[in-house]
Amino acid sequence: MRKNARKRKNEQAVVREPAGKAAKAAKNAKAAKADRTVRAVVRENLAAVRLLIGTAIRVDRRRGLLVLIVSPLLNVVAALQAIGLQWMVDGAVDHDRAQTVRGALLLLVVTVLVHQATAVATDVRLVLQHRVGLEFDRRLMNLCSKPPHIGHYQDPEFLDTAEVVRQRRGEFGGALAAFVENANLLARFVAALVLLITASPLLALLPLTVLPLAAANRWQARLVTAAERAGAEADRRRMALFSLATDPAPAREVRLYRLADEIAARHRDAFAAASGPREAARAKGAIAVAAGWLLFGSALIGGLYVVSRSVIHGSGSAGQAVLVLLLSTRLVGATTGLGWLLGWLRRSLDTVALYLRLVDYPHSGGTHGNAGADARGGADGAGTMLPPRGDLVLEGVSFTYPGRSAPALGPVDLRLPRGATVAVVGDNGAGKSTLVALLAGLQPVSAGRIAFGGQDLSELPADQWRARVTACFQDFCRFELLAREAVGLGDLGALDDPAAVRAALESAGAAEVVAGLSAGLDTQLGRTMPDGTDLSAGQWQKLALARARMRTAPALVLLDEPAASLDPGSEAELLRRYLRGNGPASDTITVIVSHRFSTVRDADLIVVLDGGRIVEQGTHAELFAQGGRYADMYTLHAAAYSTGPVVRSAPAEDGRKVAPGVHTELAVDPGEVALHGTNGQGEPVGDRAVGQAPGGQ
Ligand SMILES: Nc1ncnc2c1ncn2[C@@H]1O[C@H](COP(=O)(O)OP(=O)(O)OP(=O)(O)O)[C@@H](O)[C@H]1O
Repeated sequence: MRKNARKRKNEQAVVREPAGKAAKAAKNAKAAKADRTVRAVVRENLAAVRLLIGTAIRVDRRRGLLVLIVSPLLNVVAALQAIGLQWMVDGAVDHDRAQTVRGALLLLVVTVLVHQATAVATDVRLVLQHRVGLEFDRRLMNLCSKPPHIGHYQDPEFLDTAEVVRQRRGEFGGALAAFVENANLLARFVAALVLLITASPLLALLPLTVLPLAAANRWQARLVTAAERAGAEADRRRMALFSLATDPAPAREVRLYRLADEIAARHRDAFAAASGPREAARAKGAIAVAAGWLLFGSALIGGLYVVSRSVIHGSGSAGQAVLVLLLSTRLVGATTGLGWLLGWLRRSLDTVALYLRLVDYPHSGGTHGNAGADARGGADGAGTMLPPRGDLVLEGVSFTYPGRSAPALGPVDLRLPRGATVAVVGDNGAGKSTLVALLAGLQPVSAGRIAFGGQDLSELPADQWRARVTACFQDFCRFELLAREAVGLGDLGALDDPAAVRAALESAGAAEVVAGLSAGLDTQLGRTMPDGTDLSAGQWQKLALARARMRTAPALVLLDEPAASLDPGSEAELLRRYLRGNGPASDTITVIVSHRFSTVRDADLIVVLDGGRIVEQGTHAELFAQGGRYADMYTLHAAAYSTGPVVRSAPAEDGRKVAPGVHTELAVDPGEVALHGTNGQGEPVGDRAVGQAPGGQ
């Protein structure tokens, strides 16, 4: 029995020993991690302070130095008031007039100086604070808009951090104020403490009791920041819902579908999801902070009691007793102030640290918001020149969005010949817009390479390629500016050249849009602007097309659903300009993404995408003859536009496949049907060619 018990005990020990070692190792790892975390936090805070101070001095050197140095100094000088008072009281008690006058003078000079100089320093600080805030605004704008690629807008991690920073955007100027005010109070605290220590060295131990308080504050800040980051997605949802309820664009559907209550409810839920954990974190941290305060407060009051007692009952003078009382009041005031201000500083430094995280984000270029000034698409392209013309070649190109496992596009091999018009077709989500973004150099390829005239685009500064590209995107921008600016932006160099703007409008078929505006090119556009004129969706799109015409000899024109908002006449005009020899310079490659087969059939090359892969490519005739994916889509499209019962009347003469039930004539040229409609029997109305505008223009 006993033997068995001993054996069991030994076995347990054997089992326990590794477990003990593992626990120790885990403990060590945890300690190391905590140490790393503490070091990381300290590093982060120091970097934030450095950035704040550096920014203040960079935006306004004189004011920066005044606020950062003179302001805390004044708080040190203010402690001399207590000495002046001590001299006065001792002089009065000892009937020493000279001592009394010296004390009174010191008190007077210090009080006037501190009062006046503090008023000036506060004004200066307010101006500086404003400038620092503007500087961070500018940097944030650069940080988001200057990186060569737009990948950061697709990464939820970047978006979450950016959301928190955007929400706290107004706090950057305040961060400087928080830093200065804390430095002021700290200076006041230290000055009072040093003078008190001369009265009682025991008080030298007081700063030690601040440490638990500081740790508690830091812990609370970490909890709150973590909760804020966790709630950032819900916050983004909340902001999007707010925009949905307040923006003019969704106003019609919000009313039609009576969405107001639903949006408000979701907004409430999103707020609760974001703020609940934040409040909980704050409350949890507050308990630790309160305990820290209790400890520090007890030490402070206990220390002051000991000092006062020894001065009053000991050998101290009446003046010394006054000094101790006055300094004690300052010390307690500074401590209470610090308690409040430290929270402000802590949050401000967190905000600056978050901003620094955005700066360090891989897509940002890491140059404090000046990213992109010399941003490169890939390797250093200094000295490399883009050939004037050439084919655009994609070799094994693929692209995967952040957070996705499967590529949205690719691998793709494709040659876009110089001067060709290339149509890209495919179902929703096939990868067409992704291809457009890659061709525009807005996204770096995940694999493979894109070369123009044999030059790998990733080896060039992104701007060099983009200066040769022009585009009308699917979600084109409605620039709420003067009409001439909204178009002229397409070539900043020609922004103030009305002749260039008019030429672009003319060549995009958008001249009549501006002709109809009250002040022509000088009309303010957009309903959110005072006296702004709003345009129809099609008119906005025409201006976007005109913008894409500002660059007169681009290497590549990208048109992603350029006719989505256009009427048939305008669409036909667009085709005439881009597909029928009236487009940009003859060496220009034009890529048109469209679901409208009337738009694509005249392209030199048609590329069919499916699930991110090229499944077919060729001319309309070739692809139609193949009877594959393109032929299917084309015939479906034609059938969709046919209003009557469509009957296949005869087999196609050239033996092409025709979908059952589709009239041969539609299969031959449904573009005409799409543009002009049918007469109810499946017959196209009128005999105009596709490129003709209504009314035979
Ligand atoms: N920002 C993004 N983040 C993650 N996935 C994305 C993002 N944008 C697009 N995708 C995905 O990539 C795929 C291709 O999208 P893309 O916009 O290129 O398609 P498309 O062919 O242009 O579609 P459509 O005809 O509807 O405009 C889709 O599956 C889409 O869900």
